[in-house]
Amino acid sequence: MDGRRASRIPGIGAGAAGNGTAGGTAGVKPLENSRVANVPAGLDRKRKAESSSDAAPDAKRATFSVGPGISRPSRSNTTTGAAAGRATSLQQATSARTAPSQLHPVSELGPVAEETWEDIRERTGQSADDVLNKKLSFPKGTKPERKVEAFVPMVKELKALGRHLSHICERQELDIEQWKAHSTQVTRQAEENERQWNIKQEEVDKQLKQINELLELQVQANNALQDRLIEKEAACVAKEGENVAVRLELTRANEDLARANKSIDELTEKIKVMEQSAKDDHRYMGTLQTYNTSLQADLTAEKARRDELQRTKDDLQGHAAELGGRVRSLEQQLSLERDQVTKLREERETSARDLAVMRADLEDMRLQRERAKTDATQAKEDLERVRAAGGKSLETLEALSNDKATMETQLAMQQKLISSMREELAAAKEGRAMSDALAETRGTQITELKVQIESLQAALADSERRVYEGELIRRKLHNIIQDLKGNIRVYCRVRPVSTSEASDASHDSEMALDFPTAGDLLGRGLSVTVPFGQSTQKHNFAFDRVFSPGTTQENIFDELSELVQSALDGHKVCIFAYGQTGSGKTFTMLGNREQPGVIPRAMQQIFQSGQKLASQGWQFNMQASMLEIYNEDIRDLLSRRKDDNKKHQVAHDANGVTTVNDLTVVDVNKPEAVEQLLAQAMEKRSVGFTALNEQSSRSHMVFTMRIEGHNTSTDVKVSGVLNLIDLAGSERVKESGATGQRLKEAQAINKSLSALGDVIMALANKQEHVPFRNSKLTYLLQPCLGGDSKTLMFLNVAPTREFASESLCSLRFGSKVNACEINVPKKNVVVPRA
Ligand SMILES: Nc1ncnc2c1ncn2[C@@H]1O[C@H](COP(=O)(O)OP(=O)(O)OP(=O)(O)O)[C@@H](O)[C@H]1O
Repeated sequence: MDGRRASRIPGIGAGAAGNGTAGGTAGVKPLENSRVANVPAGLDRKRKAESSSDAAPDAKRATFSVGPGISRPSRSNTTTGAAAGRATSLQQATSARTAPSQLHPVSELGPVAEETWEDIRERTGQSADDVLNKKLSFPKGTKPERKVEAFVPMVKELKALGRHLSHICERQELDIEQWKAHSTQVTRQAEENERQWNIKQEEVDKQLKQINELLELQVQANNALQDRLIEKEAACVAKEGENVAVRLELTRANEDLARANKSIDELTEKIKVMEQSAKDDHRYMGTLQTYNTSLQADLTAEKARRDELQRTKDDLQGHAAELGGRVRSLEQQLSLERDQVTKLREERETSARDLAVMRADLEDMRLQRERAKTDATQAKEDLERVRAAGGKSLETLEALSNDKATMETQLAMQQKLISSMREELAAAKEGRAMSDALAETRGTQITELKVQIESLQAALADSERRVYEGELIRRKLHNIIQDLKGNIRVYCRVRPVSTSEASDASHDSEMALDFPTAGDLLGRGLSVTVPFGQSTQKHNFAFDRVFSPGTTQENIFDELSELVQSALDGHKVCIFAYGQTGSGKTFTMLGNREQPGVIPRAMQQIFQSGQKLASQGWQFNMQASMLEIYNEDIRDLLSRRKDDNKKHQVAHDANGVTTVNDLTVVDVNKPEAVEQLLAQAMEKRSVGFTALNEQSSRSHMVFTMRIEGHNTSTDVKVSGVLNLIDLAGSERVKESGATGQRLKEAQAINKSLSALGDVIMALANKQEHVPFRNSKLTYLLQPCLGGDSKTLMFLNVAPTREFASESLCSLRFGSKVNACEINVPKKNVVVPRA
């Protein structure tokens, strides 16, 4: 720091360092002469002499400024008092030692120019020491004048040396003075410089402090900036990440947008089409409204057509049966022909094999004949040779003749055999040609028959397809009419007479129900005959469908599969079974393992359709719950807890969505899972023996399946509900002979069913107040009866006279229900906004 500070002050460092560099001009001169200047002070004589000889060049320099020997006197005149004093004392000392010189008057030397020390030294070659130490010795008796004379040059030399030394002293003193003055000046200057330097130092210190403070602040600011920079960098990295994510998002969004745009275009197209179709529908609705009657007529015509088609179907089925018979007989014939062809083929193959054998035999014979011929020729030649030789014996000749004869006989036999074989071969060939021709004819016949069968099968399939299409059209029209009417659909199902009814004499197993066999009411009407006093009375009814006792579970489900399907399309669907105890409600809704009912079949259909719709981008989420209303209490049938005494309450929201609190809801994804749930629920359901049914349901059971569908490609969402309800049977307490718990159950059942009746009456009569809250059952069914759901009631009826009056009640109730108008069913679909 000092060094730094020193270096900043001009001239100071240079002087202190004694380098004699620029800025130190004032200090250079005295330093150059310092050795000379210091020498005279305090030195003894000997030293003085040494220094004078050493200082000779310096002395020369000193005299250079003065001028050799000329100005000496004047210089002595200007000598300061001190110098003069010292010169005087030297002179005195010299004169004391050289007292004899005083014998010569000064005047003797005065006017003569005195020789300088340099001249003497040059002339004599003596050094100052030589001069100072010179001793004169005189022989005894030397005259004083001689001695004085001898002393004179010595005195001159000493004087010259004294002057020289005085000059040097003077000069050095002068230099010292100058040096001192200069030193003072330099000191002053240095002090001034130091003062200024101190001031500057202070200023610099101040500035330095400020700078330090500023620096400190700057460092802090820098640190803060550094921190912020790190933060910013981190933020930048994060932003970069976000940017990438956002870019990705953007790309995805762009893709989505493109897709959405495409979908929008498609939707716009669809909307246009839908608008057009809505317009058409509107027109169609108008037309439908206007031509409702004509539709009815159409329906009648359709029914007639259906009947016609049914007849055609029957005919076709008959024809098909006939054709089947023909086909079977043709097939039998065909198989016979085939057998024959096979036999012929076998025969042909056998004869071919025989032919080959015969050919081989023939070849053998030919070879034998050739050999025989060769032998005969040989024999002939031998004979000729013998004859030629003339000397052969007659015996040999004879033997040879015999051989020839034998051979000729053999040849003849073989030729005979060959010709017979040839005949056989020709016959076999003929037979093969005939069998080939026959096989060809049969093949042509078979092909013709096949073509006939195929055309007959195609005709049959076409007829079946037409019958099926006609059926579909009929169902669709029926559904449209139902939706337009907004009525609760009623399907009446009559169960068969049970074996116990038929066999047990205590039962009146006579049929009390009739079904029309033709006309408008075919499949829709039925009549019940009830005792009326001494006679009977017949009551006719018509419903949306009437199923006679022979109708299978499959037929039943076929009729309502479209309704089930609409739950997948986003509708609320409610199907419930109503009827007297033992009339077949549980059988219809649940069925058994061999004959599954509506609930298992509906589940099967929903899952199958869900799977089919998956290929169009649909994903379904299904949840099931099951409850029973027993003695006006709701019980959770899927709860795993044995003693589940929770109080469950029904609630409906503004959208008509019904919820029951604390109810177990299970995600289901396959029909087997539902089957398991049903089995579990059935174990829990309140069932008991009654006089009218061994396994009588003592509660109303409600199976609910919520279906949430999402089309991932169009983002359309649907939300459907399927309620499948098996009501407890209405019964006449008196007749059922119920007591105790059974009586209590029966009363609760009848009370809730009568509340259902009241609600139906109020709806049918379009009353302002509908008493839904009068029972748990009616409150639970409120959205199905008074809302916008598609509702179907199975009216289960027992067939025999024994239950005729009960059946009449049920049928009357069914008619009332059929007359009830509910809101037009609404689809719960959420279509993404354009
Ligand atoms: N269509 C049918 N075909 C054959 N059997 C039937 C049919 N309908 C009902 N059954 C039989 O009749 C009996 C009574 O039927 P089910 O238990 O279904 O009557 P329910 O109306 O449910 O009676 P409850 O109200 O007492 O529960 C059962 O044994 C059942 O198998």
